[in-house]
Amino acid sequence: MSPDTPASPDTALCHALLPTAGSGSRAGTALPKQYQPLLGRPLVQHTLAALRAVPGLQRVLVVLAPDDAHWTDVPGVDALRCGGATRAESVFNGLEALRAAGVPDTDWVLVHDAARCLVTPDEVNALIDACRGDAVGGLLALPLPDTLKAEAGGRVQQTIAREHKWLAQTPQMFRLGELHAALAAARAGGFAGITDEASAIERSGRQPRLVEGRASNFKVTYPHDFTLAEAILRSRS
Ligand SMILES: Nc1ccn([C@@H]2O[C@H](COP(=O)(O)OP(=O)(O)OP(=O)(O)O)[C@@H](O)[C@H]2O)c(=O)n1
Ligand SMILES: C[C@](O)(CO)[C@H](O)COP(=O)(O)O
Repeated sequence: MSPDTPASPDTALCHALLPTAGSGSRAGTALPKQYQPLLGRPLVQHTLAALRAVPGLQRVLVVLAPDDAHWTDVPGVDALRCGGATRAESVFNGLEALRAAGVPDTDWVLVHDAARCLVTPDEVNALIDACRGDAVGGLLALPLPDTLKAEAGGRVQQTIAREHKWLAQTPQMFRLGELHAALAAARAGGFAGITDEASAIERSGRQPRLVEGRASNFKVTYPHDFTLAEAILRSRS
C-alpha cells in the first residue's frame, strides 16, 4: 500500500459477550453473586445497563449456567444456557453460538465479566476506539499501583519490580474468529492457564494492546466488594 493510500475503514461490527455462569463461591452469598441485589437490582442488571448504553455494540449475549433459576429476560439482551465449568469454557461456548448465528469471524467480540458491574459506557467506548484499528485487539487494564511481593509459605520470597505490570480487567476485545481459534487450541488442555481472553490470544503468539481503565471497574469477588460497589453506584445515581 502506498503511503498516500488511505487505510480502509474498519466496518466490522462489535458484539458483547457476558459470561454469567460462575458460582461466585468467594462472595459468600446465598444467591449466586450475579443476582445479589445492589440498590434493589440484581448485580448483573447493572452490568447489562452499562453495556446496553454503548452505542457501538450490535448485540449483547449473556451466557448462563444451564440450570440457572434466577435469570429474567432483559429487553435487547440474548441469553443462552450454554455456560461451562470454567469461565473460558463459558466464553468458548458463547463464541460458538455467535458463529452458529452467522456472525462473521472478522467482527469484534467484547468479552466482559458479569461481576464487573461498575464498568461505564465511556470505558467501553475507549476500548473500542483504541482497538478498532489494531491488528490484534486488546483489553482494559490498570497499571499496578502497589508494590508486588512473591510469596512462599506465607512469607515474602521477593519483591517484584512493578514497572510494566498491569492488572487485567474486562471487556477484552478481539476478532471473533481469532478468539475462537485461540480458545479452541486451549480447549484440548482443559483451558489450563487461560484466565482471560488475552491469555489465549497471547498463546497464539500475539500481543494484545493494553488500554488504561479505572480502578472502579473491579470484579466483585469477596463479601466486602458488594458494599463498595453499592456505594459507587449510589454516588453515580
Ligand atoms: N464457569 C464459569 C465461571 C465464571 N464465569 C463468569 O466469569 C466471570 C468472572 O468470574 P468470577 O466472577 O471471578 O468467577 P466466579 O466463578 O463467578 O466466582 P468464584 O471464583 O468466586 O467462584 C463472572 O461473570 C462469572 O459469572 C462463567 O461464565 N462460567
Ligand atoms: C477475566 C478476569 O476478570 C481478568 O482479570 C479474570 O481473570 C477472571 O478470573 P476469575 O478466576 O474468573 O476470577
